[in-house]
Amino acid sequence: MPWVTDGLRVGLFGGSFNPAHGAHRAASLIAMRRLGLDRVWWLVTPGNPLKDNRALPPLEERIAIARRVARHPRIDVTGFEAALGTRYSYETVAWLRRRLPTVRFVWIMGADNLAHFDRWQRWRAIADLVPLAVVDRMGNSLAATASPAAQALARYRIDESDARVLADLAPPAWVFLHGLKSPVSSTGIRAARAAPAGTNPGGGQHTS
Ligand SMILES: Nc1ncnc2c1ncn2[C@@H]1O[C@H](COP(=O)(O)OP(=O)(O)OP(=O)(O)O)[C@@H](O)[C@H]1O
Ligand SMILES: O=C(O)c1ccc[n+]([C@@H]2O[C@H](COP(=O)([O-])O)[C@@H](O)[C@H]2O)c1
Repeated sequence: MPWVTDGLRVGLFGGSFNPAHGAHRAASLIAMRRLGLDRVWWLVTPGNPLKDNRALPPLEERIAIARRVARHPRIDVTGFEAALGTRYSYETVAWLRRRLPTVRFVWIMGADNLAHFDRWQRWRAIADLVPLAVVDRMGNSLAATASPAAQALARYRIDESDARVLADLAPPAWVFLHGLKSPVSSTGIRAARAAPAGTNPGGGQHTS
């Protein structure tokens, strides 16, 4: 586990990172800046429970690429969920809260994940354990804010202008952060790699 200190504000950014890309980095930096986080931990999952992981590259390979993409002194890339023996975010967050009770954790996710958050194991319990920051994503804003989870948690949403206090709030609390809207995806990158030379199915790298 990365190095931590009492009172630190840490963003938890779970993902398949298959592969990591510039929008992961851009979303992390937006959350870091707007929420006043000290660090962001990329939690490279052993396998998203809702995805078909048969073609997922080995954890160590995804971590190595993620470290090259993250290249930031305040982003830590870790695969510790595998060591913990879980792929469920509730268990990860509950374990971290027990183990590091003085750290102020925030769970960061892209808007596509909020759209399906109600399918995660114990999603309401996750929202009860840790504040959530949702980073806007091209094509996902409406599906996210109209989703069952967003509706169920609507009264706990705070204004974006108050994002800086999110890490200090007792959960449930969440914020929707506008301003990225990147179209970059791992799916697009994998498709671009698989496409015959001369064709362009999308993907690519986020440049900011
Ligand atoms: N372009 C983006 N804008 C905002 N958030 C993003 C973006 N791409 C990924 N994320 C978020 O990063 C986290 C990890 O995502 P993941 O590793 O699955 O990347 P992905 O590009 O969504 O992959 P895939 O296309 O394979 O589903 C998720 O919370 C996801 O919502
Ligand atoms: O806990 C769950 O039920 C759950 C269901 C779907 C996704 N997640 C987590 O959400 C994060 C984003 O996953 P992904 O594949 O969209 O990058 C990653 O940490 C997953 O383990 C977790």
